[in-house]
Amino acid sequence: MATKALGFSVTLSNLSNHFGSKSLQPTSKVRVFTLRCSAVKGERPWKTSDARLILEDGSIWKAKSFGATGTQVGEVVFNTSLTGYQEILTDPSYAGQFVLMTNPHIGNTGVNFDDEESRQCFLAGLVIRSLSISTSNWRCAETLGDYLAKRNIMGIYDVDTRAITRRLREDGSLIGVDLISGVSCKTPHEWVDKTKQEWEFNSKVSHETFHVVAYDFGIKQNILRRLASYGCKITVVPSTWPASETLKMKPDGVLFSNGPGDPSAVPYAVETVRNILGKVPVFGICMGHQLLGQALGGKTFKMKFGHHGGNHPVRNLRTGHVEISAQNHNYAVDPATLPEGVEVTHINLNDGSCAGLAFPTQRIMSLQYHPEASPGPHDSDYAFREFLNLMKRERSKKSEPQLSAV
Ligand SMILES: NC(=O)CC[C@H](N)C(=O)O
Repeated sequence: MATKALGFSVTLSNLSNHFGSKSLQPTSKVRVFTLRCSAVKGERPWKTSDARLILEDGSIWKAKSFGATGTQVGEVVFNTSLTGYQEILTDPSYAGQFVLMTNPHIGNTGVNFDDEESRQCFLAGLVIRSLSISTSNWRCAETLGDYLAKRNIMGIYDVDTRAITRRLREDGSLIGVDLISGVSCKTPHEWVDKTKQEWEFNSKVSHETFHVVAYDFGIKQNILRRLASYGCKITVVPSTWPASETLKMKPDGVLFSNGPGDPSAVPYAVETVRNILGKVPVFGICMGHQLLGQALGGKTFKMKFGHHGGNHPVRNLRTGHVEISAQNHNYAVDPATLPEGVEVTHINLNDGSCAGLAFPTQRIMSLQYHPEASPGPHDSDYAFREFLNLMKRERSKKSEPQLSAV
């Protein structure tokens, strides 16, 4: 389907490339953006990289184009990370969104083939202030522009990103469709850790191996790397994998991953989580945390402009310590709607929102943010150790001699 807006052709066909046959329908709530690069033959050179970003409020922002060319529609979110643009580009939780980087200078380290967080770029596009005119890094394999062009992802630069960020802070939007099924893997598989030893900062700390089933709602590779580094053997399963099949595998624990979109748009995933809760130790990260919240009977809501960046302060209410965390979410769990016994373990210090939950009697823990970082600080890495301890306690409970009735 196509519609006309402000003289540019706004097409949704590019989005359906990402999400199979499901195309996103523009509604009054959807923020519409188009990126257009005129790559028309014979046009004057200084015109060939012209692009425009058009916001739902009617404002038009001048830009230049890099990466792929064309027209695209989606929601803009701003990300305050200073580094890690490649990991951000390959984070499946950005499916359907334009990421606007508030850090002005992007592209200076190019891209390499070790820092990918998933098999492809699922985001709608990249919006930046200044594109580095040169790349300089010993790991650089390609420029950012070439990388995006090959993956058919549009980028625009020379955009007044500060002004747009201010505007986005006053408003918000999002699309209520299932974005998970388009990014999840299609079949269960064993995770094979290809991380080079030089990047490991906590090598194989456990002498025991724990089997974790990881639900792939759009899982970031670094979640798997961090679990593996704590001694886990991991089976990754698709978002639609039945809870009964997971339980048949007799895992030591189940991880519910991050993922794109609105948790309320994926009731089948909430149902799966509900059928696993209380049966084995579980750990939810971001979307996984939101699905856990709903499965426990709680409600999630859309935040005004979400949290996206590598510098969000979070307080661990159990220890009193403050962590600087990596975040990427637009939705949050409303803790007031959760049943008795569920404990809020972490809060975001920027706005007091719920950043972590635990339900000790049910062996449940979850974080709204990203302990695996990538990009971001490693302050919250201890969460993986806590998950490991949950699984250890469960294993030792099982191996305790049962009192005989004799
Ligand atoms: N990173 C994530 O898992 C994001 C979760 C969810 N899609 C949100 O925007 O809140």
